[in-house]
Amino acid sequence: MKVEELIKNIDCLEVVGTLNRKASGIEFDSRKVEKDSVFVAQRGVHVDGHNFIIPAIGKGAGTIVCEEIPSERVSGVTYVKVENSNSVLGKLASAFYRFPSSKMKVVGATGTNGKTSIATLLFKLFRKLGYNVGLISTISYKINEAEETASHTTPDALKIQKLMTGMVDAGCEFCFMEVSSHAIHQQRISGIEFAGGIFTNITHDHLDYHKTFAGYIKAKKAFFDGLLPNAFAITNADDKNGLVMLQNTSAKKVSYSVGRMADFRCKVLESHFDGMLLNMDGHEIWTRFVGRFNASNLLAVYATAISLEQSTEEVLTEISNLQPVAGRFETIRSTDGKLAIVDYAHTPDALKNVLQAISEIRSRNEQVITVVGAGGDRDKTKRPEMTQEATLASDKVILTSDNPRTENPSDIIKDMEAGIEAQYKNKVLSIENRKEAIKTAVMIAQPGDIILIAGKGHENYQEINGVKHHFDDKEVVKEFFGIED
Ligand SMILES: CC(=O)N[C@H]1[C@@H](OP(=O)(O)OP(=O)(O)OC[C@H]2O[C@@H](n3ccc(=O)[nH]c3=O)[C@H](O)[C@@H]2O)O[C@H](CO)[C@@H](O)[C@@H]1O[C@H](C)C(=O)N[C@@H](C)C(=O)N[C@H](CCC(=O)O)C(=O)O
Ligand SMILES: Nc1ncnc2c1ncn2[C@@H]1O[C@H](COP(=O)(O)OP(=O)(O)OP(=O)(O)O)[C@@H](O)[C@H]1O
Ligand SMILES: N[C@H](CCC[C@H](N)C(=O)O)C(=O)O
Ligand SMILES: [Mg+2]
Repeated sequence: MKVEELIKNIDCLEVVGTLNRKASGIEFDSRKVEKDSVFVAQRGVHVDGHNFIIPAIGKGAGTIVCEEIPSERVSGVTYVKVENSNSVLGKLASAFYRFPSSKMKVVGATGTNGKTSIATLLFKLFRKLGYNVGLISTISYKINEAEETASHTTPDALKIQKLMTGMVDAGCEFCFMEVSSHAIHQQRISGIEFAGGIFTNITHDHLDYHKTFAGYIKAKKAFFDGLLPNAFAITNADDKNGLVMLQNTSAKKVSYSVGRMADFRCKVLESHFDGMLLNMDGHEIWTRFVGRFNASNLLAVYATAISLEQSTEEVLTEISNLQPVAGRFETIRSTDGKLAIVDYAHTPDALKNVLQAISEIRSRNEQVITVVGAGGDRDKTKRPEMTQEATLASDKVILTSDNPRTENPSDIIKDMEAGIEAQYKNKVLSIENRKEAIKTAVMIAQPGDIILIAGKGHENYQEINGVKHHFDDKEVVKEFFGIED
């Protein structure tokens, strides 16, 4: 492709050099540049990509897209000045791959919790309905059954466009993706034509990055502000900020609620550890999911499928056949009747919801033992709040490590201990080693008791000091339950 053709898709402030030259590919990392690449210099969180223009040229970049053209230029190189490199990267990548998102229906899910659940369930549902489908999620990137472990919940713009090209080539008519707040803020989703967006909820997380809750809301809302009039915007009317999210969107507004007035409604009729009976939009269905929050997720899935013009009857039948998502309220029972629940709850609100779901189902004489930690190098202010939620709704809490990353694990636990209220002191233990913590929970538990192992869900590693070691909550609990895989 010629640079001239690519550049037509963006607003340029200034061009120095010829546009009549080859663009062999787009790169934003100088280390990956090849001959005739277009290098897009981005201002990052840690370093400024403009510092890598010379190394990029050294590796063969013929065209430099940047927010500031360097005063010392290399002859024979084309410089294109743009206002915002982040936004331009996605548009160039989309044009380079010939606009894959316009060749299928792409639906993005955003919110603090529930994105993976909803995107994965939509993927599974549409596969069952007979379509070729793509998925971009925290767990994996999928094109039908081909699967790649995910590096990010929402990867960089270049990777997204490459994935979408693969989806189009495989005949996908739909792509369901998670849209993280980081991705919206860094414009990783620029260049994607969305058919629809879904908002789940917004509660405390990621304040290390967004600084304030208002900043976090603003980032999420920008996704809906950017939807086109022919798209749909589905929001959770049960969330305080659900309607705010859609205030300025030009997309068709759709709301859903568990129990209240909304375009799509559902009611929980019965709850058990192996599933719920729901009234979904006037129809009774049995599902294998647990908890009001999952009723909300399933309703969002239903509302999306109907907005994508699928048949109500088929959708309801397939929803009732759907299996839980990996690491989301996964239950394991020991032969002597202890119940372990492995769940990805890593925010105060997620813990609150999962524990509430447990308390609605358990009988009075069963104890709830919660094993929980918090990730290192991430929002520290959520740590004591997570402890508060855990102690409020559990009979015993074992504070432990999640992914300490580069932080000292005992410092993270200290931050969590700050959330122990005086009356709950006796129910809390701190055991830094996660395996030991799970072992202790299994030892303390009596037949019938419930052990919630929260925070890591599907993750099969524990990152300590920047190194990922194999660790799988499900595997560990099975080992202590004496269950062979
Ligand atoms: C904080 C954050 O989001 N950082 C992301 C960001 O990196 P950065 O801004 O630090 O990049 P940088 O190192 O400053 O580099 C700036 C620029 O210089 C370029 N560079 C750099 C070095 C070099 O030698 N040559 C070169 O060209 C880089 O390619 C980049 O374009 O851009 C990178 C490329 O897209 C991302 O990989 C990186 O994600 C990091 C690894 C990360 O951990 N992100 C997490 C927080 C994240 O995004 N999480 C959300 C999930 C949240 C949720 O689930 O709710 C996600 O979507 O996964
Ligand atoms: N709708 C919901 N409301 C509140 N909590 C939820 C909801 N759905 C799931 N959860 C809780 O949040 C956890 C994470 O769910 P999920 O992985 O679907 O969220 P996510 O938004 O993809 O998270 P991440 O930001 O890490 O990608 C679940 O294990 C459960 O504890
Ligand atoms: N997407 C979430 C993942 C958190 C998972 C938890 N296990 C941790 O490591 O903190 C985040 O980036 O905050
Ligand atoms: Mg996710």
